[in-house]
Amino acid sequence: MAAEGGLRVEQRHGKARVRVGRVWRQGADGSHHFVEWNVSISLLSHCLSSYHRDDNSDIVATDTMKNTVYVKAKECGDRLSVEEFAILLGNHFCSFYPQVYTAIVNIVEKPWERVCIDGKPHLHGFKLGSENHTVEATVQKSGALTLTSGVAGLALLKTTQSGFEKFVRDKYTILPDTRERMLATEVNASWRYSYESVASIPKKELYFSEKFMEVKKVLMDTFFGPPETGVYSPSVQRTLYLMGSAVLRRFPDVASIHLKMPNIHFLPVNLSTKENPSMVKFKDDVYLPTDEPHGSIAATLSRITSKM
Ligand SMILES: O=c1[nH]c(=O)c2[nH]c(=O)[nH]c2[nH]1
Repeated sequence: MAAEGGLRVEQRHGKARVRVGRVWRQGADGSHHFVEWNVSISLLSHCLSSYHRDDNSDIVATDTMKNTVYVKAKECGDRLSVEEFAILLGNHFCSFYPQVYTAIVNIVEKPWERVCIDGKPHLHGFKLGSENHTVEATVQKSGALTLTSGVAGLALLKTTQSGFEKFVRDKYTILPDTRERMLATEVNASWRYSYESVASIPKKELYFSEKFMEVKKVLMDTFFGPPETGVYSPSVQRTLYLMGSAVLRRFPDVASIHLKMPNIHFLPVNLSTKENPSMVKFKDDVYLPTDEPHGSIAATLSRITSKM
């Protein structure tokens, strides 16, 4: 931030949506590994002269940032998590350029999954799954780090064990109480890790890739409950809270979690005519799926730490 001519300037620049695919052909059994990343970089740097004057001498070109993504992907000879790649890039920009003091790196990893053919994992065949793995790494020149991972577009649905009752009822309310409805949502979750410096992140290979799978499992296990019985959801709010608190309970290195869970409605279908007053009479069987409008429910959960 700086003031010149009475104007405060807060600025950043970067390259958005740099798409890169990386294959590692190193499996002892001949297996290949593949990731596809969509990288966005934003640099906070001392380059105010480019705003104040026609002087670009301090600008790291966004085209250079794009090239760096490909060079660094090439240099990563061993598989690494999307989190590690984001931190590696952030670290590079902060340490390579004197004028860069903060690098914010966002990456979306596409869910390419190894296929199984005749029950056997294919050595080099992949199919696209549904939910993305996201990361935001903010790296400071000092080595300070903020690391947030997430899952985007995790669509979940259960056909029972959901209700909504005893809410505010006034002259505008028509929604009946129910203990039997469909529950569908598209979870967008992001969780912040407690690691506060680049040096303090776990050295274990693919640590964050494993964590991503585990967090996703805890979210889904809590949403659905046991396979035979399920678990009753009295509201999206309650289910969201239980999902978030299960993650915080299970993973000590997750400091907070943000969950966005739209309530995607499946409306009961009732059709009637004068001649046929119960052409389709709803008996928890025929629904109208709709995504507009939908309920929007979101919360951030973190531990209350007592300061004694
Ligand atoms: O789980 C729900 N939470 C709400 O806040 C809400 N509002 C609504 O109309 N239906 C529901 N369902």
